[in-house]
Amino acid sequence: MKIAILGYGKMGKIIEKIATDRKHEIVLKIDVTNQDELTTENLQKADVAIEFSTPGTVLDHIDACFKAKVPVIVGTTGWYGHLQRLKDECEQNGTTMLYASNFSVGVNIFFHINKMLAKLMNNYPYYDVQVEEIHHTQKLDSPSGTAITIAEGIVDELDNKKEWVNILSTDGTEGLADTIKADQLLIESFRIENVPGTHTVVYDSEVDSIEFKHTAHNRNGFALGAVLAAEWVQGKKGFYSAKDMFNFSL
Ligand SMILES: NC(=O)C1=CN([C@@H]2O[C@H](COP(=O)(O)OP(=O)(O)OC[C@H]3O[C@@H](n4cnc5c(N)ncnc54)[C@H](OP(=O)(O)O)[C@@H]3O)[C@@H](O)[C@H]2O)C=CC1
Ligand SMILES: O=C(O)C1=N[C@H](C(=O)O)C[C@H](O)C1
Repeated sequence: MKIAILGYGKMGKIIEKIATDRKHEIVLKIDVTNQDELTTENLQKADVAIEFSTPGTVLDHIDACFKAKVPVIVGTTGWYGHLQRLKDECEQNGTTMLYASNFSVGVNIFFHINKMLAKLMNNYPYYDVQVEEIHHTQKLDSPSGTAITIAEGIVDELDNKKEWVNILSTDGTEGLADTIKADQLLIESFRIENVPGTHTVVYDSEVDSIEFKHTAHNRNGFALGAVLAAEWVQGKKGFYSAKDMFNFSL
């Protein structure tokens, strides 16, 4: 498979290594220094594009792929409110996109069990629930896309939570958690040097706590999942998510 890499940072570089190990060829790499090379002609040299850049650039990259009719795998987070337009465009124009807030197998298993657990916890309303996420200090968005997917899973399943709210914990936010209403789900974000991504769901009661946690040890799982998505999407038309690709069942 011939692959275009859009965004050649921490993720783009690992994706290049994993893709070439799997015998794919990188035919285009776009970063801030060579935006002028993001042409329809260059994109059409690829069977698929993999996009991990920034919230400010991702939409231009997706639109360029749609224009070139090249399937695009999108991992960039922090750009919400545009998904419906992109889904509609895929349906109307026969273009192809797969978006996931997190491509790792482990986190997608976590997403699945998180919803099952939230549904179960309706029977135990004396537990309150909170989501915590920790990432490296270069991360531009908060909460993480993964934390949002986890929180949406809980809000979908747990009757007493109606929406999520976020606090980015830095000095001076002490006590802010006390302003959260009972039907709001708190996502607390922490930024600590060199953390690839840790997500925890905590159900807390007066007598005990239940903690459900995923810890990424490095970025390889995210990158492998994105390359697997690029392989999976070949020959498909329309809008997909990681859920379609993993299709977990018991
Ligand atoms: N879905 C998932 O599984 C995962 C998603 N992510 C998300 O992926 C995104 C990228 O993460 P990461 O690789 O760690 O971030 P990096 O900051 O390391 O990489 C982003 C890259 O995008 C480049 N860039 C900036 N502006 C442009 C532009 N105009 N055109 C092309 N490239 C540009 C940056 O260039 P420069 O360095 O020169 O500024 C940089 O190389 C983030 O949104 C992150 O949240 C991350 C991991 C997993
Ligand atoms: O920025 C990151 O690094 C990550 N971003 C994604 C997110 O926002 O959830 C996925 C992963 O946690 C790493």
